[in-house]
Amino acid sequence: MVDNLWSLIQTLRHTNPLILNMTNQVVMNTTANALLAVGASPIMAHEESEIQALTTQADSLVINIGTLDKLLVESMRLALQQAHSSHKPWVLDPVGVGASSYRTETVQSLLQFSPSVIRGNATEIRSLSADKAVLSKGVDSLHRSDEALNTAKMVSLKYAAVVAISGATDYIIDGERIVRIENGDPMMRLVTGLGCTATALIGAFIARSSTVFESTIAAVALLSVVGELVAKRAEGPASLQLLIHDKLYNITEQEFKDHLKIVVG
Ligand SMILES: Nc1ncnc2c1ncn2[C@@H]1O[C@H](COP(=O)(O)OP(=O)(O)O)[C@@H](O)[C@H]1O
Ligand SMILES: Cc1ncsc1CCOP(=O)(O)O
Repeated sequence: MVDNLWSLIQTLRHTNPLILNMTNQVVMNTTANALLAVGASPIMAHEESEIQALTTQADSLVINIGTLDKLLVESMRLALQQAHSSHKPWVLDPVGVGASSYRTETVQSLLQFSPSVIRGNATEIRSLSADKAVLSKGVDSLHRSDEALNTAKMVSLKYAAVVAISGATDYIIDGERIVRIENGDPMMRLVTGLGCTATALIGAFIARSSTVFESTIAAVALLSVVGELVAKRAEGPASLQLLIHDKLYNITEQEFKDHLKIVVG
């Protein structure tokens, strides 16, 4: 498993897939830089009149509702109709779902286009369950990641999607299969958009890979190992952000394999 994950990281570095990001205004710059650092080619766009041309060119799509509005949602629908009919992989980040009924209704409508992967923090994943109201606090998590496991499994089976729950422990779920990653650093919570970065990296890893589950594990593992490695040297959240970008770019096989704490099953 660990060898395979490193090989996916290496492949991404050399294949330069084009990732179309329809994402929020907070993280556009940082996620574009993270994608470049791992070898992908990002484009951030949302205008309806160009979205079909860009979807045609892209190897995968990242759909993130962090700062949604009606025009953006219309463009997302157009792109996803096309991605769905041409079997293009795409990842959904339901940022802040549950915090407003508009977010919840939008996410439910986007889920109909069959995401390959859904990634969120525990509160966001719990909020995907239609049959229970979940206490929310904006874009932050109020729950431990293990508290979202039941919903994640249900959502994974219902939409035939891989689900990633982020937090102190990261989980990646594919129906009955489950992987746990115990890396990262608590300071990562103080950098806005690192969850969105995880989602964008998933978009890059699934772009040209036939194994969505392993690709999602590779993306989550890479970011959490990188965060853990550089947190020791960070003076605070701002330098942590910069150090993460550098380490995404130059992490070695030895560093990755020596630090990854992964449990399968
Ligand atoms: N308390 C923590 N301890 C260790 N790593 C963490 C912690 N919280 C978050 N992380 C790391 O930060 C990444 C982003 O997670 P998270 O902060 O939950 O996303 P979001 O921004 O969507 O809320 C995780 O995948 C994990 O690697
Ligand atoms: C603060 C904020 N507000 C709307 S989107 C956003 C960024 C959220 O990023 P993440 O979900 O990765 O913390």
